[in-house]
Amino acid sequence: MNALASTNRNFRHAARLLNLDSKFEKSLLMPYREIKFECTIPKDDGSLVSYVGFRVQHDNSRGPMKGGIRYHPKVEHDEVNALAQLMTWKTAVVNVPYGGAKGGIGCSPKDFSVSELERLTRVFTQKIHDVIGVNIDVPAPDMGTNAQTMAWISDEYSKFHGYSPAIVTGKPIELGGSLGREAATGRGVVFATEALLADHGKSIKGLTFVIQGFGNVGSWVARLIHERGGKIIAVSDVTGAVKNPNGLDIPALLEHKEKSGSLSNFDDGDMMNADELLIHECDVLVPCALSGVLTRENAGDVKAKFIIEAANNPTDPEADEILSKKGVVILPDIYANAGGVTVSYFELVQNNQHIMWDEEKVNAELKKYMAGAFNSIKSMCRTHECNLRMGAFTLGVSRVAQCTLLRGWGC
Ligand SMILES: NC(=O)C1=CN([C@@H]2O[C@H](COP(=O)(O)OP(=O)(O)OC[C@H]3O[C@@H](n4cnc5c(N)ncnc54)[C@H](OP(=O)(O)O)[C@@H]3O)[C@@H](O)[C@H]2O)C=CC1
Ligand SMILES: O=C(O)CCC(=O)C(=O)O
Repeated sequence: MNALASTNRNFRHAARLLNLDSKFEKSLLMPYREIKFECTIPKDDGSLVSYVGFRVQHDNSRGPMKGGIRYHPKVEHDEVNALAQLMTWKTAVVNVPYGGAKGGIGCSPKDFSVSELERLTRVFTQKIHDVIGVNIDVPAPDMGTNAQTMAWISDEYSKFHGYSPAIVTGKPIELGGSLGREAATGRGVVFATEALLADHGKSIKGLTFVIQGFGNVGSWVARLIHERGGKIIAVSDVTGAVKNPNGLDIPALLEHKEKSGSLSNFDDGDMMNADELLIHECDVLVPCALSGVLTRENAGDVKAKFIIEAANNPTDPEADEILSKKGVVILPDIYANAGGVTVSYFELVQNNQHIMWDEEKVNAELKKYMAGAFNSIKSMCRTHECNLRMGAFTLGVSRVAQCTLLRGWGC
């Protein structure tokens, strides 16, 4: 299902549970502002290439808008709109004082040299610099971007507006980034998993895990689950999947990926069909890559008992229904992967105060936010007699609705 249709459907279900007025519902759904623009750069050989860029600012009733920048061939209007909307509910679920936005460029970053990526990022920033700002909209990394991308955005933005490190989060530590931000999404996923498993009388140690995606989020999830005694029996990236029924040696796999750029030819595992990874026998499945990977076609064959949505929007609503009927427990994205934006908020707190927290403090605060949000979601589940996804959506939507009503309509 189209990403926006899927996100809208979840929102509307939550709005019904909350008895929201239909006109109010429509206004909450509509983005605050969307921009679409062309980004043209000369390649290193002098030839010109053009791509489409987007920034969608969904809602700012709870604070400045916040959300990542994605460089990926599948970046298009509906996908970015869906991701921006998810950011609005996500920041509200973890109760950080920000709204929701998302942006990106429909391109394949692996096709560029470093200097081409820098030029593209600078052109992108030139197109959005007058609609972002520390009190308006603060970008961060997402798929295909990283701390270096944030450094270029900050530098380009500073040419127009003066030195402004807090215009982005997830930036390098040397430029005001926060310790722990790089690992934060993965660490938050693991804190969320621990909270869910504890609620079911279980713990990570001894359970089997399958992870789709081995980039920033997937690799940190793998490392931290491995450290806690979880057995990771299969992992994939864009080049394929590797399995070992006795548990993959994650530190060795991280080193192999770092050196070779892929999971292929790893000595201590067998390659497997990447499509079969999602239906591989395991206790816990953790999608950490693209949206819409669990569909009505494969949901019936999923064997996992728990799905932790580290990726944004990995489960189509039809798949959600099939999986729920099978008794699979799904921890929704707007909670499970909220550790990244939570530590982005900590980064801004540190930037505002011109201080730097140590990593222990960052991680301890993150754990508190993730635990608090889990309890609030469970309480919404009890009130509305709903599953965890609707518990998270009703929590996020009700907090945004309350702030919107308190602020009034400005007319
Ligand atoms: N970074 C963050 O702070 C946050 C990220 N997220 C979400 O987490 C997900 C991953 O983001 P992030 O880790 O930052 O992105 P990265 O770009 O760092 O990593 C993406 C990973 O997905 C892999 N991948 C891409 N396509 C496929 C595919 N078809 N099958 C299997 N693997 C694939 C890539 O493979 P390869 O390594 O070969 O390129 C890579 O390992 C996204 O949904 C993102 O929105 C959510 C919250 C915050
Ligand atoms: O850290 C942030 O501001 C946003 C991270 C993000 O894009 C996400 O949570 O999907």
